[in-house]
Amino acid sequence: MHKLVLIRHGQSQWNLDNRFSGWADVDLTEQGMAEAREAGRLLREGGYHFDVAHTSVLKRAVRTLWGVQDAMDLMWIPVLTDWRLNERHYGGLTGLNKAETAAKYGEAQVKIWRRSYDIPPPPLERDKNESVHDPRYAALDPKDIPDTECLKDTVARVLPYWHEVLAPAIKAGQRVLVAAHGNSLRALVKYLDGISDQAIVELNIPNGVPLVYEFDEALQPLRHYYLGDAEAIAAKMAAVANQGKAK
Ligand SMILES: O=C(O)[C@@H](CO)OP(=O)(O)O
Repeated sequence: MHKLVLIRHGQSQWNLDNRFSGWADVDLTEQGMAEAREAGRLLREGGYHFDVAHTSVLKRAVRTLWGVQDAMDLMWIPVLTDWRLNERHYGGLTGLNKAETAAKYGEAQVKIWRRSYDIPPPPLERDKNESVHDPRYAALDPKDIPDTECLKDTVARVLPYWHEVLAPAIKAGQRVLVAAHGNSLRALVKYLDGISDQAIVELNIPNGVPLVYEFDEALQPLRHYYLGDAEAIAAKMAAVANQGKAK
């Protein structure tokens, strides 16, 4: 049996401020760092070990990984960073307050922008898209740098990373940890669990909680579960869903 552990970053400053983040490189709050260390503690106590870790090029995921590695005394393992694990690009909504956006456009519209499979938020104007000039994306053809993404677009970049990098490593027996984002993980989970385009709308991934996948030898998922207190995790998931309420 193979295992994979996924973790969404801990609370970021813009999670706390309830702002759309996407590719904005927002850092963790103190709470976010504590969540990362607590996740590492749970993994260590659960007897987990990793041979390699993968994360995005955004510091809230990288720093979450560092917190987990530190708590597990695994700072020495190889870490690969890749933009394909980035959060979904939030287009013209980036930086806006989610509750204010819901008050302005309606909660139903905000839910479509946040959770629908194939309807992207309005695009960021090209000349305002700082990622185009950001050295961390220099290897990318500028036309491949998105101005917005729906979940379907995110799936289209996360799945090649799964098929080309993660799945072969897991099949080869490596114990893999992935620290990423709410929507890049929704993209991967949608594929792994065969979740329909309709059902994925209701899936919310909590901050800073390890999500364990168990696979058979052919890498078919057998089961998955979060580590930690089930009630606290359910409350965290509900809090994510409620971020889109007008209040
Ligand atoms: O703002 C974002 O980039 C994401 C994750 O924090 O938010 P949402 O849950 O609204 O997709």
